[in-house]
Amino acid sequence: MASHILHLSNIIKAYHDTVVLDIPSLELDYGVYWLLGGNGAGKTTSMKVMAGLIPFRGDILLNGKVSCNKQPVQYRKLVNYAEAEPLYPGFITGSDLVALYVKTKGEGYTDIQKIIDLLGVSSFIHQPVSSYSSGMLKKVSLLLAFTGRSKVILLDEPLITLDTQSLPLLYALVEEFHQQYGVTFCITSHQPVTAGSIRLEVQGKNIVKI
Ligand SMILES: Nc1ncnc2c1ncn2[C@@H]1O[C@H](COP(=O)(O)OP(=O)(O)OP(=O)(O)O)[C@@H](O)[C@H]1O
Repeated sequence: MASHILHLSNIIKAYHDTVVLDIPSLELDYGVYWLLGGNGAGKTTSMKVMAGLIPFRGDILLNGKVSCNKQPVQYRKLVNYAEAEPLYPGFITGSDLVALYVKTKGEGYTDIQKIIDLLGVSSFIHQPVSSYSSGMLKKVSLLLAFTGRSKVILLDEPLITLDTQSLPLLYALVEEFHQQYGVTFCITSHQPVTAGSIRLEVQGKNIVKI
């Protein structure tokens, strides 16, 4: 039987003494998932846990073999994450960030310049990020999530701050990476999502398929 792309087991995430996530088991197979939930429900925390960026109890297995807790470097190379509200040192440029990610993540599925052009980032990528608007910053962080050859891309609130022209471009990129390169996506949103997508919801402290 094929392994799940992500299998979360016995996840407990607490901030100080307050448990915010308690996920006994969640299996994500190849797909494009939308994670829904109200303010403070735990979407960002779930994304950071799935990205292997914050400590938690339990474990996540990628493709049935790469453990988030036991092989964190290998795991993080295969799971990319774009933050809801990205923060970078102000003096660094978008090009510096792309160079760093390309060096760290290795060869991508597609030429990164194509994605830079598609998202309309070329005109400001050489400027320091302190000069970016929040939408420009968002585009750069989304661009970085498409570097390397990850199996999973997690996008936290990609729709906020993006202009309306950019939304179909992002959807097309998600579709291309999913269909052509076999990438599984988990995307958080407060907005109603497109028909046919797989929906997850934070209910209580658990994540369930709805
Ligand atoms: N660093 C932190 N320290 C303490 N508590 C935190 C921290 N980050 C998040 N929380 C708490 O964890 C809970 C879940 O927060 P989280 O940011 O994951 O929610 P969210 O669903 O992404 O919310 P929103 O839709 O408003 O962005 C909230 O009660 C929040 O107060």
